[in-house]
Amino acid sequence: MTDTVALRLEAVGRHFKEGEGKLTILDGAEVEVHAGEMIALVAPSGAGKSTLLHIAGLLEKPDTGEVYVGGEACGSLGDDRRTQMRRRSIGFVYQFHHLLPEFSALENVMLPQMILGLGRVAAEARAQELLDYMRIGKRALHRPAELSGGEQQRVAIARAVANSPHVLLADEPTGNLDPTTAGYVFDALTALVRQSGVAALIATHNHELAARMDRSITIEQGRIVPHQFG
Ligand SMILES: Nc1ncnc2c1ncn2[C@@H]1O[C@H](COP(=O)(O)OP(=O)(O)OP(=O)(O)O)[C@@H](O)[C@H]1O
Repeated sequence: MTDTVALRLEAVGRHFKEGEGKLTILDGAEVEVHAGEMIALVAPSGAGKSTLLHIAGLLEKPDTGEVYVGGEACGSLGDDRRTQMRRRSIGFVYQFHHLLPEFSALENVMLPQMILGLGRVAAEARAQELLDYMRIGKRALHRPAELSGGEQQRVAIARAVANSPHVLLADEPTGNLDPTTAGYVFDALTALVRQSGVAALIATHNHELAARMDRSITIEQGRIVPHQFG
């Protein structure tokens, strides 16, 4: 971990309409994730984990507050610049892999790089390197349906970091896996975060995995507070 703050949410507020009134999900939420750091986001269902990750990932705008990615304030960015920033600087992993079924594992990891303009040969070399690192290099030419759940998720993680993002956001990345497989996938994810220096914010209900991260946070009355286990 370094002192570089890769992701910062400052005084973030998010409200939704609820009948005549409003439902406050985030209210002055503050988060800082440093390069190479892993933070667990642990909170009950409906507390606002996905909302927080969507805002951090520039998929949704907060009603108030600011999001900084790699030190850059994102609130006033136009749509094109925002999309570019998301593609270049943010990687996402979801509970379900969301790999493109008609492409091989290798192609799935190549695509985000080629969208940013990298040539096929360089994208393929990088994709193979990442799949090797995730210990799935030998399955590179298989399509997602030919891979196990743990393998699919390792490909999804490789894809998420293919463009060397500042920030990795994961929403229940092991939620669909049995405990042993979840442990293996989490080990691979941890190694990749440490090696790449990406800043990782990981929503999980798995307290065992959360306890292995650098720290755990939760959402209480719209604010971010340290999560106490037990
Ligand atoms: N677009 C929306 N419009 C209205 N309400 C919303 C919207 N998005 C989320 N909510 C509400 O905000 C609350 C937080 O939702 P969110 O999906 O962030 O929770 P979560 O902590 O990720 O839950 P889970 O663990 O079940 O996925 C929920 O009550 C949800 O119904």
